[in-house]
Amino acid sequence: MNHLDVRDLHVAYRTAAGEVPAVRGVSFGIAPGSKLGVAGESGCGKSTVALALLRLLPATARVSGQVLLDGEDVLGMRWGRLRAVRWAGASIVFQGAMHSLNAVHRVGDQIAEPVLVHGQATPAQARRRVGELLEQVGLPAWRARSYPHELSGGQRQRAMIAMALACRPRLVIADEPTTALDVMIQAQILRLIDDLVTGSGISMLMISHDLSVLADTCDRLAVMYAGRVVEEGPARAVFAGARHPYGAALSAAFPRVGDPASRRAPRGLPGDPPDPADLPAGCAFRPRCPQAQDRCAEVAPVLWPAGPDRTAACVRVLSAEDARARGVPPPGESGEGGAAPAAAQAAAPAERTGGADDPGGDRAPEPEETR
Ligand SMILES: Nc1ncnc2c1ncn2[C@@H]1O[C@H](COP(=O)(O)OP(=O)(O)OP(=O)(O)O)[C@@H](O)[C@H]1O
Repeated sequence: MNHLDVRDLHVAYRTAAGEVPAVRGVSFGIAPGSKLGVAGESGCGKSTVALALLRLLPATARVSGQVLLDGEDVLGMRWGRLRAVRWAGASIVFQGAMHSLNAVHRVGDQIAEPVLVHGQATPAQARRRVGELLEQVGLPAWRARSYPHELSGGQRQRAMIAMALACRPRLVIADEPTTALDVMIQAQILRLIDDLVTGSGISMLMISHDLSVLADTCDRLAVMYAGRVVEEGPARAVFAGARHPYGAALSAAFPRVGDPASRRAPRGLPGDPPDPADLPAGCAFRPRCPQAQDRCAEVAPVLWPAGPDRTAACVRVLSAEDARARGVPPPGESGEGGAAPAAAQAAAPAERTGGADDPGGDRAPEPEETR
């Protein structure tokens, strides 16, 4: 059984201007001890998914679907049970630790708090546990007596990670855990997370706009666009050869983690994501897609098989026969032309072995290549 199963999650925010459908039918699973990365540009709904998992959304959010943590539905839980699940069942590391840590309390007291609230230790045991946790995240135990402003950005993020691990959760959610940090510190924090989680049995959901960071850290990747998962599969394979044109554009925009020069100036993605309250008909990526076909205006794609253990929500992954079987117009039957034949996509080698070091090969053509 998966540690986490998210099924058909929908979240809409009520605003003065109407409802904003931020998450539109997201499903994914995380196996025990494995790491799923969720990537996508700002506004695609990543944080909304993270917050929904522990019911931390504002009261203006309308949520439906299922969030099963070890088979138990978080969305239907009573408050008492939910309080027990937060921190101990699943915990979150947010970006910008300065805003998550309380400025007027010592770091050690803040790390100890969830342990004490959950009755996992006496105050003396909690103090010892805080010292161990700080050392685990690479900080000296005496830092427990420091206030957040006495720590650097990287140290504060380490303290947040210690806090997230304090109650020995089964799932850690990390929402852009390194975004506010400089490149060198980012790499250290990612390595730390990797070391702490790998082999510990803890499952992880890591969110980032940066596909290359996730490809380096996670086992699997889900790419989100306009409130939906548009591609899912093994992390390195998705990064090296995305099946969805958005996944391909995103991996081209964020070069490899090990290439600091290129990462200081990532190539932007052309165009802007759509307004969630005013989505185009058919595929939401169509207006920006270099490989859009006429049928993309007619069909709202869902996640279709796109190779072994992979799915993508793009009509191009369907062979003509598959398309017909699923009620999707095959290429050429909507009067369009010039696009890559779907059959060619279906015949592409399904799995890459070169990983992130080998970005060529069967990668779907990037926007620059197709213009
Ligand atoms: N409280 C809110 N009220 C109304 N709309 C909201 C609220 N929070 C988020 N949204 C909208 O929901 C959509 C998804 O936002 P969300 O923050 O989940 O995206 P994201 O991918 O995490 O972006 P970022 O990387 O910038 O955090 C956006 O259009 C955003 O403007």
